[in-house]
Amino acid sequence: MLKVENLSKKFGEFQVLSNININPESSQLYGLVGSNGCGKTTLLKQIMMIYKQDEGTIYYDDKELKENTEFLSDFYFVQDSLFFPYQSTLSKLFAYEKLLYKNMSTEKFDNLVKYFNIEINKSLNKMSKGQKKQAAFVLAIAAQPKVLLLDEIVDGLDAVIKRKFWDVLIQEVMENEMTVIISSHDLKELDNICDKVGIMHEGKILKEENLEKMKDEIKRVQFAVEGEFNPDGFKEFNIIKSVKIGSINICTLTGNADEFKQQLEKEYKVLLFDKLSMNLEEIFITELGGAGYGTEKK
Ligand SMILES: Nc1ncnc2c1ncn2[C@@H]1O[C@H](COP(=O)(O)OP(=O)(O)OP(=O)(O)O)[C@@H](O)[C@H]1O
Repeated sequence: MLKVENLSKKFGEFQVLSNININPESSQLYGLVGSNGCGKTTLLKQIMMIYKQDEGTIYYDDKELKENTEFLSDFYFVQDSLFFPYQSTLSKLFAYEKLLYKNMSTEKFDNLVKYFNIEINKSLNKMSKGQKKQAAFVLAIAAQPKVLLLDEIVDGLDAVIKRKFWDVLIQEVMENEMTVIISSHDLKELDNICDKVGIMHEGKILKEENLEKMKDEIKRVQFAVEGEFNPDGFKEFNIIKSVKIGSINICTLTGNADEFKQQLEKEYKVLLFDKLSMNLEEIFITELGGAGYGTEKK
């Protein structure tokens, strides 16, 4: 199991990562989401030990990765920016990576090449962005790593390929007990797929939680009451945001929504009350709004 504890990193004087703690689990998909430039790629590169670590510890199977770098042979990283050697093709790259990764499977590679319909003898540098991503993904899955880090891999894939991609990934995670961290801005895609999510902003993890639990914790209620609703009397329910659209009040809160309704009924004549479910994108916007992101006035 992979565990990142109190990880910090500076580029010169710039503090890019501050006290990062994440706990991705095996047989699970971990979504790493965050604002632009918050440090997602740097964190993934740090896990791969591409950068020198400043502070903190990365554990794999309870052992410090820095002291046991042989574990990295079970890790596979697909970078956001893909650069391939001059005139390389998928078939040449596969032959090369077969020497590097002890579990690289020819059978899996052949099946995936057929499934994604990739030309294995075409120059990778002449492929489109989406085709390059598919080629990189095929190699990653064929390598059968224990830890798979995917940096913005679905960005640039069309809807049909995305569906194929998720089908393959989910099956591999379940069958091979892989730990997968996937960073993406495509929150709608991650919403249906991830077990756990880490939300990052300005080099920090704002929240890390099982996605279903995250959805249970932040709720949105909409209601109409006779008279003007005053949130001041409802502080115990920790209202993060309260807006009124026409006669409907919409509150985002972390307190208990059923108890909120009971309290509301004590103080007002309630004309309408609904609990709304939050999706990952709404949770993300709420969390980042709480951190002051996107709230600047024009
Ligand atoms: N090698 C480097 N030297 C100095 N600063 C860097 C370096 N790499 C990244 N940065 C800076 O670190 C910050 C985090 O960058 P990073 O690429 O990790 O963010 P990200 O979350 O992946 O961003 P995005 O979602 O926009 O792709 C940015 O401010 C970036 O400019």
